[in-house]
Amino acid sequence: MTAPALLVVRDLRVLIGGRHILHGVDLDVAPQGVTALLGRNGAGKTTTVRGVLGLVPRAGSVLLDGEETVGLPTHTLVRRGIGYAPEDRGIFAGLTVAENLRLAERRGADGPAYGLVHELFPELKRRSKQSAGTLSGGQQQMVAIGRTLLNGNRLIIADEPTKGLAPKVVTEVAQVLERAAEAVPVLLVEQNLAVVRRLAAHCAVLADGRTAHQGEAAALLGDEEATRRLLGVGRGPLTSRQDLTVEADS
Ligand SMILES: Nc1ncnc2c1ncn2[C@@H]1O[C@H](COP(=O)(O)OP(=O)(O)OP(=O)(O)O)[C@@H](O)[C@H]1O
Repeated sequence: MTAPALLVVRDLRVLIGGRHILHGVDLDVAPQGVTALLGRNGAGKTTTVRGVLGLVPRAGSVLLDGEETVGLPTHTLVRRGIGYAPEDRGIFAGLTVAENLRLAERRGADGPAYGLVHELFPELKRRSKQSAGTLSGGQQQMVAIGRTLLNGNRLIIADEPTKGLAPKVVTEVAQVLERAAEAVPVLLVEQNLAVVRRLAAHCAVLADGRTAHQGEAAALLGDEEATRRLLGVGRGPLTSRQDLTVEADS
């Protein structure tokens, strides 16, 4: 990474219920584009995100644009410009698309950026009166990501946005993230390596609550031995099929 990182995490430690979940996570999020946070199930990715957001007790250092944020409450971090699209999307199924977006509005100098959200996702404008519960998984992710773009955030954190989606929808969501990352840098927790390959320039890999690797995403994914060692996957049939799905319309 040549430009200074937007978010610099050093020696992040999290202790929950007397159990050490994170033992020392280091992570640099690039000031542009997508940085991927990778690791096997239970490696500590979601806890890292929750630690960055102050949703769990944490120690260590988390610099946002050079300013220390450990010790600040979550609402202050949110006001400082971190947008969060959680793993379960956090959509209100009984509300319309427009109402879901309106609930995310924060008072700010420039007002909510509906122009940007509708330019990136015209579908959200077309479907503004549709009940969010009737949207496809991909469209719900548009709402979740759209909400993070409303308030002039400096960083978006998306936690496993493609999890559980059909391959065609994974492609849709990858496109959504690609468009969002043109406007705001994204920290992407992701298990689908085809999505990582398509979107991420940089990555960090966690193992057992620690950073096991940081570097260029393409270099890691191009190294079969390192990919297998760090992520437990190789060039098996599943990965190949996902590659085809995601890259077919790129
Ligand atoms: N609130 C909690 N209380 C106790 N243990 C927890 C808690 N949250 C997470 N853990 C444990 O910490 C470890 C890391 O969990 P985490 O959800 O951060 O991993 P992850 O890399 O996001 O995994 P996945 O890919 O399965 O979502 C797991 O062993 C998990 O069971």
